[in-house]
Amino acid sequence: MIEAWTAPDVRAAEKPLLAAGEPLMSRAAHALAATVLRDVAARRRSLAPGSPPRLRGGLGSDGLPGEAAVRGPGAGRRGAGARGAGARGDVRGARAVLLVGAGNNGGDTLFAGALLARRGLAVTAVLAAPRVHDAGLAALRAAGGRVVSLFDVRVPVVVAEVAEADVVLDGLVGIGAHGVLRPPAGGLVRALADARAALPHGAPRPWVVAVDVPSGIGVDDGTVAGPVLPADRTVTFGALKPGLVLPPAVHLAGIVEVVDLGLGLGDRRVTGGGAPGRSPASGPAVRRLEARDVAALLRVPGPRDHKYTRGVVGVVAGTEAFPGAAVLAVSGAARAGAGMVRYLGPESVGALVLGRRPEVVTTGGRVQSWVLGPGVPADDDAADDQGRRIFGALAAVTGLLSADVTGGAVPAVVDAGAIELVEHRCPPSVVITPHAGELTALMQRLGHGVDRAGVEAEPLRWARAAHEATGATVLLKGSVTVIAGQDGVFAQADGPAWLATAGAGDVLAGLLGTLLASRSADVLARPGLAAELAAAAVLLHGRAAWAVSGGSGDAQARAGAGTGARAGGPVVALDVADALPAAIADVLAGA
Ligand SMILES: NC(=O)C1=CN([C@@H]2O[C@H](COP(=O)(O)OP(=O)(O)OC[C@H]3O[C@@H](n4cnc5c(N)ncnc54)[C@H](OP(=O)(O)O)[C@@H]3O)[C@@H](O)[C@H]2O)[C@H](O)CC1
Ligand SMILES: [K+]
Repeated sequence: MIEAWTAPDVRAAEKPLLAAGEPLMSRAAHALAATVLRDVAARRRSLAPGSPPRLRGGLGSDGLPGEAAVRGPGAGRRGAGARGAGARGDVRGARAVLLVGAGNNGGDTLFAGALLARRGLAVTAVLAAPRVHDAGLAALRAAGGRVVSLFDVRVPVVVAEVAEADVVLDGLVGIGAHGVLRPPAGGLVRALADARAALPHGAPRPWVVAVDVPSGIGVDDGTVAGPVLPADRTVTFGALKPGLVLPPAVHLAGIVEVVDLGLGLGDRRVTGGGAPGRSPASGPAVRRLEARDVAALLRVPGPRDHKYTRGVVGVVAGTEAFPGAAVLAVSGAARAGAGMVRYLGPESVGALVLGRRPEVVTTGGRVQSWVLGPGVPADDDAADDQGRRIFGALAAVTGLLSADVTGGAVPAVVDAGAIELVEHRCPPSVVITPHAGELTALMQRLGHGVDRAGVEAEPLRWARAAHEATGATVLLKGSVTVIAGQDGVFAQADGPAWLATAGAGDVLAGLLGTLLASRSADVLARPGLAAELAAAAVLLHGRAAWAVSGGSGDAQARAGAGTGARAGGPVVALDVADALPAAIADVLAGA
């Protein structure tokens, strides 16, 4: 499980350690400098920084890789001096520019800059505040670093200097940031970001390392309200921050590396301890499931299981105009391991479904979960019959009809056109699965004045708002999917960009229906479980898509373009459904 903690959580966890004299800033600066040294060495050898060079020899007296140690694989074969310092992976003479703000984030950066200067880099600090961290500044000066102030030099001069640099460290603000970057830092960052955006594709440019967070992002909510310099790497201290896993800010963070400062944030949740003034029960602000978490959530059938104990999924999807969605949703459910899938819909669509998946039954009966709405337009008269079926199922799952009539509530996935039919408060066992446009329509219908751009700018806020307004678990689809449920928020980034293709959401709805059906009673009993299963479905969907696309599927490696990581190729939705059994088997096998 990947956990992201808010700035107040991190501060509260740091406090006792700082009071006890733990040298947190020194640890942060050393780790930052070590990463920068590796990245610069790798880049100088034309290796992508995502694959760190092999270290030779030991650490220097300052705890950093020794000068001779920072060499990439093959350095020895080529022979020292064969192509000059760069060819050896040597970092001497590389140019680093530090962007330094007023607080401790600038302090970390200055101390790291001093370490880099001592390793032979030409380091220039650009001060963006009248006063910066005194000790850090003194350390940089003592190490031979150059210092300029944005109050003395013009922004274009700094932009030109940055263009010539090998690496830029963004230390303007960290967890102490409030709002958009103020002048002069904001103006500088806007100019740097504009200059970078204007470069032709593939043109050489400096490697950007964000210190703790890319300055200017919403640290706790992932918003990007003003200028931000996109980072190639973020070295973050103590714990991940929500803005490093949530859209849209996550797209500006590059490869994220967490430096362990011994804050024990994850531990305190387990032990029930707690930072001062903090509820022990509250956990990380945002979580991301990993494969092993999903393996623990999946219900693997045993010898005593039969199709009914494994879970029956009822699918109300597709219309004569959109029959393919029914095939895709049913395929997602069946391929994810439903004991049985019931399809309910127009006869012609049912025939198509049976043609593709003969194991499906097209008669009514008890189900352990519903999948409602894929391929059913909200405002189409032709969809009336499907609308009535969906309405009946929703009445059952929201408790509008008594258990005597319905046989008892079951979890449900409410997708596409069915989202518009949600009129009553739902239990969290109902998972609504909108994309940004559908969430916008839902919130507008509930009286919120938000447009699609607003939802896309603040997905965390609106996913939470939709959860609070409807009671349902909300799965907001995107390249990073945000899930807001009873016990908190998940942000899953598991699939290739190729997965943004027609029908992918129908497959996800069916897959999630199966996960809910397989643990139907648990989902009704544990209000937070639906969100966990929703996150699990997103992970499996993404892994299946990576398998189909032929890509490497490793987010970290992909972020470092040129590492040999494969970006994959196009996928189609039905192939993703067909890849689910292998994806599930891999997750269960710990692959
Ligand atoms: N405490 C430690 O030993 C460790 C800290 N680490 C690093 O410290 C930062 C957090 O440091 P902090 O000083 O609390 O805050 P920042 O450096 O992030 O920023 C505060 C200063 O920035 C100004 N500020 C705030 N918002 C803006 C803005 N939008 N534009 C421009 N300037 C801004 C703020 O001024 P105010 O007037 O608003 O107060 C402050 O001057 C943390 O991120 C780590 O990098 C290490 O983790 C190690 C341990
Ligand atoms: K920063």
